Amino acid sequence: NPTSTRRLCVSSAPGYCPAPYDFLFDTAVEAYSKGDWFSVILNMEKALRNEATVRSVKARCRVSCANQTAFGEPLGGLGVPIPGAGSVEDLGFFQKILKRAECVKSCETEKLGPLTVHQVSEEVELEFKKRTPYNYLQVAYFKINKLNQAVAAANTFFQANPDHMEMRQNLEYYRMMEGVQQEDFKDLEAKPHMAEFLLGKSYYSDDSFGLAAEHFERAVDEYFIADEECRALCEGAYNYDGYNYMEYSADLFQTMTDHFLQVLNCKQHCSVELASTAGGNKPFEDFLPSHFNYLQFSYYNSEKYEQAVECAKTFLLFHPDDEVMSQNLAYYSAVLGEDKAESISARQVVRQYIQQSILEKELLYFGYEVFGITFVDPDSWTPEDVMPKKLKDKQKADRETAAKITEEIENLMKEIETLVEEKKKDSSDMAKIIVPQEDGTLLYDDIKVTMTSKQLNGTQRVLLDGVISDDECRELHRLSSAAALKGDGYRGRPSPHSQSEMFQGVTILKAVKLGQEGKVPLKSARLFFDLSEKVRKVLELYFRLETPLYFSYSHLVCRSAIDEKQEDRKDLSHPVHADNCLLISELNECIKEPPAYTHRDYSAILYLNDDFEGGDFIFTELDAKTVTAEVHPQCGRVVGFGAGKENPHGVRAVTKGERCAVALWFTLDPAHEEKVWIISVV
Ligand SMILES: O=C(O)CCC(=O)C(=O)O
Ligand SMILES: [Fe+3]
Repeated sequence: NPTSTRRLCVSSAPGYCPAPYDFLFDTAVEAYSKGDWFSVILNMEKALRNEATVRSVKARCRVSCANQTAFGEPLGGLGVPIPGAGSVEDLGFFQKILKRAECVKSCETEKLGPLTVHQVSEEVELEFKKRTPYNYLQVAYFKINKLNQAVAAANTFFQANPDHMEMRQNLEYYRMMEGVQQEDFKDLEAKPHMAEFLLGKSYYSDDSFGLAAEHFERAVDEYFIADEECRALCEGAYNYDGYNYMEYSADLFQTMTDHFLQVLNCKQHCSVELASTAGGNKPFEDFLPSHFNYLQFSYYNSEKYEQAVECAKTFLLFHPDDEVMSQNLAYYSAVLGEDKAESISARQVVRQYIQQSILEKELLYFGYEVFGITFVDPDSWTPEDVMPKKLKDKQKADRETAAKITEEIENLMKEIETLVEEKKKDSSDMAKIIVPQEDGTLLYDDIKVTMTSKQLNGTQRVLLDGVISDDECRELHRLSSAAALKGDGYRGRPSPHSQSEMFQGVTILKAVKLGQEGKVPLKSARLFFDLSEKVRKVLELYFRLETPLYFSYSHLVCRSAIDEKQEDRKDLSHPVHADNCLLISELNECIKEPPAYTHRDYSAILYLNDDFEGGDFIFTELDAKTVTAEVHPQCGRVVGFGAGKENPHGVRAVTKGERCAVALWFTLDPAHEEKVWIISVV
């Protein structure tokens, strides 16, 4: 009797307002540890009852308050805006908010007593969700020989915990016991709408269409009741999850928006919540609409054509383009008579439900677009145009980019694998390849040997031209800038070699990684690899190596002159050095020991441009002073040389512009190979 409850609750007489269920739960757990089974049952059953009461009171209060203080037209609402009237109308709006708050508050306190008492911890809430109380109850009932109740409790617990092995065994054990009947295996927490739906389905599959229709109808009624409760319970406290709420500072409207959209999101989620069964299985798809699909067919089979028409039309509210249903409807209408069928309309509750849900979705999408508050539509029936085009395009583009990147990575991986394979094969064929002589004859189709060792006044040296095209030079140059920009957020760092220059570089690995992250074109990363591979092969051929060359390290490097620091420059862009030993020019010595990269056997520098001043590459004697040859960089040019003491070299100051080159080092020792193809794990 609500009146007496109300009177007693307001007077806060203990024992009438429901006791907090977390307290009862704890009491029951304690009694359990003492083996006080009666107290377990008493307190746990009360806890379950009170939890349900709190939940339903809250939901009912919110629903009835919504009915009493619906927002609708603003108080004293005027059609024509009058200057200054805005604030008055605003007040009308907020007046309604305050009224609603008052209603909810008093309604809940009247029925539940002081509300803070019912604020339970998340853990306890979770225990109730997991149906833990029934685990305790099952034991307690069993101990006092109340078998039927024990079975029901066990079964109720098991529905939500289908992986619980002990409970499965208990149930099997109960099944064999005398005095236990099939009807005892109840689900005491079964949601009526779901129970009816499942019953309907089982009759349906038994071809008992009359009974099926009855239960599906009840399921629909219960669905809307459950939906109302679910939605009302969404209007709870703001969930700061992820936020430190002390740092949350939003203005009035942003706060309202944040909270309101969170509530709406929760309300939209009710369609998933209600489509879920206790055991954590996947929720039923297209749950509410499917009721009407089952119904129309059940009615048809019961020869109830009017209802069949009604339900088919109702289903079509969700899926207007469903061909099968349209055909069904046409058929039922023909049987019933077109005129009669015409006069039957789809169910009003469903029409309203759809209308409201679409409005909610529109608001949520607005919030998504404008405030970035994510909304993922849980329904499959939503009409195409509800999602704003901009958002749709963006999502489509995102999906496409993601797919493209995945595809490119896959291709890249495949090709790298083939390359590695080919490389292995090639290397074994090496000895058989007839190599053009050191006389300037063509090597590859477009590659020309411009200078031989002799012309370069040394040994193990070569200058090649036409190794890569102008387009390829430009693409690699772009890759370097993009990588420097995207990789570290700044375009260059002071050169390690000269105060008057900036330096920016990227390795193949880094390029591929940036490619995978979508920060540079994967195609360019790919080109970097391909061209490096080409240079490797050419060197192998040119120097007539008996065993394969392996990548040791490769680096795309741009050096640029700092304009203000060019006066009186005497330093080099890259001091004279050898690549695999420590050059001690005073002693005319080169010591092959770490920290030198002693495993490097050959070096090649692939140049990308010539629109800069200075920057010539020089070979010197071991004294690091006597220049024996010089090379002016240009796109497609490669200087290749043995990495040891026979080839000290350096780079003259870059005094204007930016000089880009790919520096490549090779080893004959497979153990020191740079693992470019393990990119999948970087
Ligand atoms: O960029 C060049 O021309 C040469 C660079 C070089 O020798 C090196 O990085 O070891
Ligand atoms: Fe070098």
